[in-house]
Amino acid sequence: MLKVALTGGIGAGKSTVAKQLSELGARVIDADALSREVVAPDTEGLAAVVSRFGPEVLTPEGALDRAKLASIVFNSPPARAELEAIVHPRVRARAREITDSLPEDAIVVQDIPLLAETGQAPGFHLNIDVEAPRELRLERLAARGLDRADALRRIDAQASDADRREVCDVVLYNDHDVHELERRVALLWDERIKPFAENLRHGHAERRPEKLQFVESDPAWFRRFEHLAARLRRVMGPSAVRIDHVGSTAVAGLPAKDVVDIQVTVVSLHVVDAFEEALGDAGFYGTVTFDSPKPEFPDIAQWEKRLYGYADPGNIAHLHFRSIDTPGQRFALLFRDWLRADPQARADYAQAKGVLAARSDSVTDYAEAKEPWFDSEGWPRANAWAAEHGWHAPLC
Ligand SMILES: CC(C)(COP(=O)(O)OP(=O)(O)OC[C@H]1O[C@@H](n2cnc3c(N)ncnc32)[C@H](O)[C@@H]1O)[C@@H](O)C(=O)NCCC(=O)NCCS
Ligand SMILES: Nc1ncnc2c1ncn2[C@@H]1O[C@H](COP(=O)(O)OP(=O)(O)OP(=O)(O)O)[C@@H](O)[C@H]1O
Repeated sequence: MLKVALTGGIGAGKSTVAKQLSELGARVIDADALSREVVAPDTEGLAAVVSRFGPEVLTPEGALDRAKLASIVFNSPPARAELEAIVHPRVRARAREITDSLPEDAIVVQDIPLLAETGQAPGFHLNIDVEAPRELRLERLAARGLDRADALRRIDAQASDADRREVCDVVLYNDHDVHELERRVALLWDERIKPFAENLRHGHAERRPEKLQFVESDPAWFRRFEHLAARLRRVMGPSAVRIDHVGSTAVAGLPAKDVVDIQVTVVSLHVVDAFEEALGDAGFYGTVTFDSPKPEFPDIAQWEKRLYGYADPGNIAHLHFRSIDTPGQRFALLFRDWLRADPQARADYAQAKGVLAARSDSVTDYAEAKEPWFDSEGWPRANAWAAEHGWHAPLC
């Protein structure tokens, strides 16, 4: 089951996107609707609200006077926090009940206005942020009958666009007309959401971009790493002793294959096997270890590791599970830190990759392109750097 979260500031267009996704086949769960359901008349949620805020927040008919309660909570952060403490756990419980009742092959989209504020992003396979300029949002809210002062209070009570972007994998800009939004939603559905759901259904992880090519350094790689690390931490907890961004995408300014490399240090590879099912539920699958030779270490036996990928076609990642303090585990960190610290190493590496990208995209060519990394005795030059900087390199 693919679990997608949809968020965005008030008036950005979440409900409009959710409706389009529903028409494309997604099963939508609307947190706003659930937040009304759990405080409906005669619910224990409403009783809890009345117990905290008093009967003056009820209408004569005994329902919640939402406008009255809004005037209290959007003028007092502590009061809002107390209301959220009543409503949010009940909304999440209902969302879990509904999700659990859906077929395993469903694509579930949860419309969660406060995704960033409530730290729920790592619990979803894909997080989408719907964004629109503040003034456009205010115009839309005004057209919907919300007065500007109230809309501004709510906007100020929410996370910023930057906060939402930080936790989301995709940003859907909704700053054109509805037809353009529909086009963008359909593209996202066809290009990413559906293939992602297919991969999950078949237990498949994307191994590499179609064409092996080196692209300019991209800041999105660091955010992609953070998102995957947060999902891994949620699955493995302290069993993932450390989770590091390694490889070329971890070195700012370096061209790299559009594949985020993550090293997950474990006490033993048996730990990985114990988490195999939970990792699969989160979209991480063991993939065959590349059939290509390990060009970096022609004379050194392949160090044991488990290689996993992630099922999201828009976030291709290689997860290298290695046991703590083994040569492979230490070298991945040393190589990254050497490239980060040594401008000449970066220049050599970029030049070699440029040559490779120009010449071919076969992995075997990679071996020659990595020549500059070996000293006369055939040892990776990172060792000399490590010795010079007091790094205990694993290969000495
Ligand atoms: C205060 C209440 C009664 C006002 O009801 P009203 O019908 O006016 O607004 P509604 O619930 O439809 O929310 C409309 C929009 O307001 C914004 N909003 C609602 N609650 C909050 C909040 N706690 N913090 C920031 N923004 C909020 C969201 O963008 C939401 O989409 C209601 O918003 C509420 O119960 N809020 C607390 C529960 C909550 O956090 N809900 C958000 C989804 S779980
Ligand atoms: N691209 C668009 N062009 C014109 N109107 C739009 C567009 N997108 C959304 N709207 C309108 O703007 C208003 C707000 O959109 P919507 O309800 O989807 O936002 P929302 O993020 O769900 O808001 P809330 O946080 O209040 O639930 C709605 O009336 C919607 O029809």
